[in-house]
Amino acid sequence: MVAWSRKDFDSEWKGKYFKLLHEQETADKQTQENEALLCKTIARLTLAAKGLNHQLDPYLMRIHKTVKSGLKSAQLKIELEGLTKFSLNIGDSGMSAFDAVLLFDYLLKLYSDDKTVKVLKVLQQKFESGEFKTNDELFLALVNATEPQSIESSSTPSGHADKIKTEILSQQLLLLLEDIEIPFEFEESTERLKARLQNQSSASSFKQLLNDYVSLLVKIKNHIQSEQKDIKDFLSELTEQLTELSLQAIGANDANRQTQINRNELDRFVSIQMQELQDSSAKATTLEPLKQLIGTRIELINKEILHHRENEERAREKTELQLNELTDKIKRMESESSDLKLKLSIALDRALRDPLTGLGNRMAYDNRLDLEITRWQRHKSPLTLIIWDIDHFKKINDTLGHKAGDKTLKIIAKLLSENCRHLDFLSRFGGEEFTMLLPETDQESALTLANKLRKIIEKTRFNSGNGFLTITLSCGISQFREGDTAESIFDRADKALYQAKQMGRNRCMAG
Ligand SMILES: Nc1nc2c(ncn2[C@@H]2O[C@H](COP(=O)(O)OP(=O)(O)OP(=O)(O)O)[C@@H](O)[C@H]2O)c(=O)[nH]1
Repeated sequence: MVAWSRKDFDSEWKGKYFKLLHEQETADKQTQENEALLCKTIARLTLAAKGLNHQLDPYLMRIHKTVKSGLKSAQLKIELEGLTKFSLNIGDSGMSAFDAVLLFDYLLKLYSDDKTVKVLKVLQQKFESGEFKTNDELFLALVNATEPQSIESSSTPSGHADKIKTEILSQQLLLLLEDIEIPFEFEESTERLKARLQNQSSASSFKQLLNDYVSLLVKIKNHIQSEQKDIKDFLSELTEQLTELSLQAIGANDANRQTQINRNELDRFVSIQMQELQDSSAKATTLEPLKQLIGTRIELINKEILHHRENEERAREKTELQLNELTDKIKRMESESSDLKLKLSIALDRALRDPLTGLGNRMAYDNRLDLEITRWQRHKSPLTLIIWDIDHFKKINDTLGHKAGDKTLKIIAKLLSENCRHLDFLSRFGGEEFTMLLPETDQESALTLANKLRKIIEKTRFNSGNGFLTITLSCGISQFREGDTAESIFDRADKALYQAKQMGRNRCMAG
């Protein structure tokens, strides 16, 4: 047994105490380091989030200030509570404050005149202080600030909003219809709907119009889906038939192989019998038993040949049947595939054609351009692009209506295509813009042709219903140069077109 002295006990206790003290100091240091790191991180986060939302910024800056000079828990708690409360309010206000900041930023960029900027800033402050109870109120105020005339022209306050909304919606719906490739079967109903969209006036009839619009879109979608299903079904049937055909062809091959085997067996049987006959004849001394032997052998051979013929006949019949079936199937498939080819070529034609003017569309232009560029690279004969744009076309739509605008587009497309060569490729690039690719034509000749076409259009008398109207075109022209791509030539011609517009329209510029 070891006896402990008082001294031993004291030094043991002291050792434990110092150890604990050291541990405590290390833990405190660690906490301070963690705290500093936490403050730094919060400070950085507040800086990073600054600017996302003007309303949040004051809260973020106060939090930043609180944590910058060390963690003051009580103060931080107050600031965080404020921030949480504000965030919850954002959720309640319909539009997020972040969205509203974007909306105001966008509008301030769009409307740069002093008066509108001033009004928009006042509205922004009102929004930030929560003065707008609903999004509708906010939107109405914004429309009032940016498009005051449209509000003034209506009679009652609620009528204002409805009229603006239906007008804006109608325009959007019309634009949407223009972007959709309408199947042939729906062209007429789409035209009727377009006319209704242009002429609709009251919000109540607009509801019905919207229903009809949606149901037309649904019908078009179902039609496209059912066309796709038809093709899918046909392809899967085709695959099945091809599998069956290949199985039958394997069967016919097997039957051929079996016939060959049977023939070989017969050959072998006959040659064995003949060999045996030869051997027996050589050994034979008397005629009678030899005669009998020959008789039996010949009978055997006959039987075998008969059996073989029967087998062959059966195999032939089977193969013939299979071949007939194969021929029928191939005939059926041929007619189905020519149906499909026709359907595909109609679909391809439709995909490349602009339904309004009947000209090639943008995709057709892209395809033809690729072809012409390849030809131009090979033969080096000149190739020129013209981009046509109808002047002030928006005015025609606005004053005479969309339908008259469409009619104008058709007439201009017809006049342009009738007055250029078959070799030239005219397409409707989009909206009121046409492109013309002129193979074997240099810039100078293209300019002469363009001016001729421009004058034809200028001299044409367009019937507006209330008299006659003069419509003019502007165009940009550019000839392909070494190193040109589809984009670079388009850019050059487009810049020339822009110049033509800047210089007063109704002119052709080469670039
Ligand atoms: N009717 C009708 N209008 C269309 C069609 N495609 C585009 N538009 C309209 O064409 C108009 C083009 O207007 P803008 O691009 O402002 O040009 P613009 O009025 O011709 O004026 P400039 O080109 O500067 O002379 C827009 O109002 C479009 O809505 C269409 O298929 N039919």
